[in-house]
Amino acid sequence: MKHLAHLNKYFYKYRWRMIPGVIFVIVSNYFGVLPAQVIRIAFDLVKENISMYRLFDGFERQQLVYEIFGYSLLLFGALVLLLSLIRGVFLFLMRQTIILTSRHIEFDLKNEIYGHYQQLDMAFYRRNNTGDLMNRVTEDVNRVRSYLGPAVMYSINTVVLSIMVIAAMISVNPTLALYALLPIPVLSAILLVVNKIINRRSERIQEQLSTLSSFVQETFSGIRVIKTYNREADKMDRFTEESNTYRQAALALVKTEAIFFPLILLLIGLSTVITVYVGGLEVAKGTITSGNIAEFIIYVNQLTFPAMALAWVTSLIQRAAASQKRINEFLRTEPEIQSAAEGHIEVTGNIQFEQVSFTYPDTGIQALKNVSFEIKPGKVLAIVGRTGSGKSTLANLLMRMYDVQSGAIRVDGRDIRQFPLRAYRSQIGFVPQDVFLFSDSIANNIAFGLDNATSDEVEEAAKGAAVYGNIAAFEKGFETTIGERGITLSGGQKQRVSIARALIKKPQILIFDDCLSAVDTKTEEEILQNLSIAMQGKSTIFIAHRISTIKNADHIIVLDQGMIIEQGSHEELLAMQGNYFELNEKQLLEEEDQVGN
Ligand SMILES: Nc1ncnc2c1ncn2[C@@H]1O[C@H](COP(=O)(O)OP(=O)(O)OP(=O)(O)O)[C@@H](O)[C@H]1O
Repeated sequence: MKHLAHLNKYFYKYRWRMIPGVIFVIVSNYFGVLPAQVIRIAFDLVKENISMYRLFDGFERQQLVYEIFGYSLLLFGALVLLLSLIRGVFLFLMRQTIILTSRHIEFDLKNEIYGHYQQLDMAFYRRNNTGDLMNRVTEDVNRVRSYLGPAVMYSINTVVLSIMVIAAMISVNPTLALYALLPIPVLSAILLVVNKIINRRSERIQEQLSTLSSFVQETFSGIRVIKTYNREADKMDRFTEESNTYRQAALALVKTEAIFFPLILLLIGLSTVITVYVGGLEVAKGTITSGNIAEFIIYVNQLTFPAMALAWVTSLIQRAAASQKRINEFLRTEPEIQSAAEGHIEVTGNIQFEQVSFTYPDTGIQALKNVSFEIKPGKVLAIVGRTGSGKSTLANLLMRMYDVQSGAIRVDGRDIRQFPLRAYRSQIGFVPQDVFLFSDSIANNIAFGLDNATSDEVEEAAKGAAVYGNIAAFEKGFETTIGERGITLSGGQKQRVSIARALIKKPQILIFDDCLSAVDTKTEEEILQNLSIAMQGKSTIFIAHRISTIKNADHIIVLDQGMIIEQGSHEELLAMQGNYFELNEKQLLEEEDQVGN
């Protein structure tokens, strides 16, 4: 329950909706209890009038008695109807306030979680999978909403109705009240147990459903690989197996639910029988009227609802508490990457790595060891090295996706941890190794980093990335939709759109992480030529595998197992006849091979 305390701030925020809601619950219950008393009066009236009617047997007056009797019955009928109508109006208002509030809180909570997610750093996203993140913002919030709306509403309803009904019963006849109420605690206890079983089985279904949907999602994301390797039949078998588990879980739930209602009816029936029997004895003793029995039967039936609601609400609250616990877990996760106070900055682009070491927190892999270098404003630094040598890590650290564990990274002489994070990142154009484009138009993908971009700016960036010609050739040009609902760009085109996205920001620092791997050497040349214009006056880091990409850089560093093993200009490195030289020789041979073929 303590986990749900997080929601109290929302109850407070919406208190002027909640308080009337509670009043409506009380009033609606009051009008729910009244009809039973009207029926008792009517019942007693019927009894009296029948005796009176018989008394006037053979007299003219009998007709008059009959008319008055019929008229009063009609009046009572109308009164019951009116009371129910008033109750209905208050029930409507109750839902309008409490359930509506729960929807408002659901909206706020979703926004709170989503907003917080966006603050969290990359390490968090590596630790938690997307399915889990999504579940907490959808499924878990949904369960919490059931607590905010129905559970709160029915809890108040249950308490108010029970008190009113039991008080009314005791005021009429405590003995009869005691007997009539006897089966109710038994009913509640049984319902609690059955409900627990139902919950366990529902949870099982939910779990299986999420396994099933993850399976389907992964299958269709990897459909190309599945088709290539002819694994359709195997996947079908796996799907059938998972589906079958789901079916078994669903059947188990249906079986339990099947005994739920008959059980309630049985116990209510039992209560009614006791009421009639004990009530009959009391009538014989003269302590109550037969109208009271009718009144009691209505009360007993009215108590069915609180008995059921008790079990239901208990499980709703338990589930909501479990869900809120999961939500709180993320909400209380503080981003490790903290921003200095917000503000605007502009950098010239002097970048210094000072004895930087970094170990990935989750895997314990040391990706960088004592790396030091400097890039003067407007210069180009290239980084080469084998896969896994730490090149991307270097870019990640400069982007503050992670913070260094020892050493420091300085830009314009200031430790980058002292900059406002957003302002600092806005100074960098980063083209990641794995391109990600949104299912949107090409123009919007390029303009992604800017709040407002003109079509001229978009086109200029596309030209800078040497992808303008490709885009212009599409029927809808820059308005062409890409991604799931649109066309698929080639690997090289995607990389260039991604470059254009970085260029449009006109940042002072540019980082290209192996972003020309999917283009041929001729296109590469063209891109590099275009880029050299965009790169003028900006500090640039080029991460690449191909020496042809980086040979013109002002300074080149060669990384191996997280350490700088060689550095210098292209010519200097060749003269060293070390790793760089070997790599160059190998690549030249490969190129010759390709030409020869
Ligand atoms: N997010 C991460 N969590 C844990 N370990 C990581 C993470 N990213 C990279 N590593 C590990 O850190 C080391 C350096 O990886 P990095 O991506 O920097 O290499 P790289 O030189 O860019 O390689 P490539 O040229 O293949 O992209 C590798 O051993 C890698 O397995």
